[in-house]
Amino acid sequence: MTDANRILLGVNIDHVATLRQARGTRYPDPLKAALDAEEAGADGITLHLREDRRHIQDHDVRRFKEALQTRMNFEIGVTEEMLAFAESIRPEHVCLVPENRAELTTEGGLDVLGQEARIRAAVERLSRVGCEVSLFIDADEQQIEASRRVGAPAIELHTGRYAEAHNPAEAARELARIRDGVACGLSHGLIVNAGHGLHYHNSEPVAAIAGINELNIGHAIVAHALFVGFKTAVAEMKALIVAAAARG
Ligand SMILES: CC(=O)[C@@H](O)[C@H](O)COP(=O)(O)O
Ligand SMILES: NCC(=O)COP(=O)(O)O
Repeated sequence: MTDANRILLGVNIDHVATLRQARGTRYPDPLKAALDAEEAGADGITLHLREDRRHIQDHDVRRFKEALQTRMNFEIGVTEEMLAFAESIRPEHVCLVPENRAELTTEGGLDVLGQEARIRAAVERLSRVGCEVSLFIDADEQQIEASRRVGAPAIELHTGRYAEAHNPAEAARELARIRDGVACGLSHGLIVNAGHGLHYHNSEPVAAIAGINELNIGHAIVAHALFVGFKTAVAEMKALIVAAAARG
């Protein structure tokens, strides 16, 4: 297999914490899920500390930093509180995401183009403490170019519109947009990841896009794990995307 068809899986464990927070218990432990995910082949662990702390909590992030065997991809909004917290943790990767307290889930990509100075300052701060910064953006040429201009080494393309497509034609259009976004990102020398809403039935076409580095997948894996266990759920997803990438 060449590098062009190698793909990594980042497992997002936020929704293990959602179940815990629903009752204010100490279980299920998202760290246990993360360690199981790593054993089952996850290449990294993603967690999103939302401003409203609806799932992941500050103490989770500290424990993850101590215990993870792979690497942490820490998702945060671009606020002073979050940037200062990330600087204190120094995760291997920080992904800057848009955040709206009222949203059910992350609705779109970060508007890098509309706030270049602010994002550039955030990228500089986090890079200074050794984090590799990615920007969670829509597969839009202008946003990709702005991401390069602000100095981010990586982008993560939001796959939500593809995942939520209402019919095959819409899915094909959204997939083409992601494919073009990957090509555009690579042409600018960026590392290109993707994620959001990916599932066992829709991840393969994204994994098959040449040059894509990593898929971050959470909700679907946590949901499937309820029935098959966490390690099996992760191993199944990993096998699916690795095979799709190898087929190309
Ligand atoms: C940025 C992203 O896509 C994930 O972190 C996702 O947001 C996690 O799930 P929720 O949006 O449900 O918090
Ligand atoms: N950045 C996307 C992510 O981490 C996982 O999103 P989802 O699979 O929970 O929708």
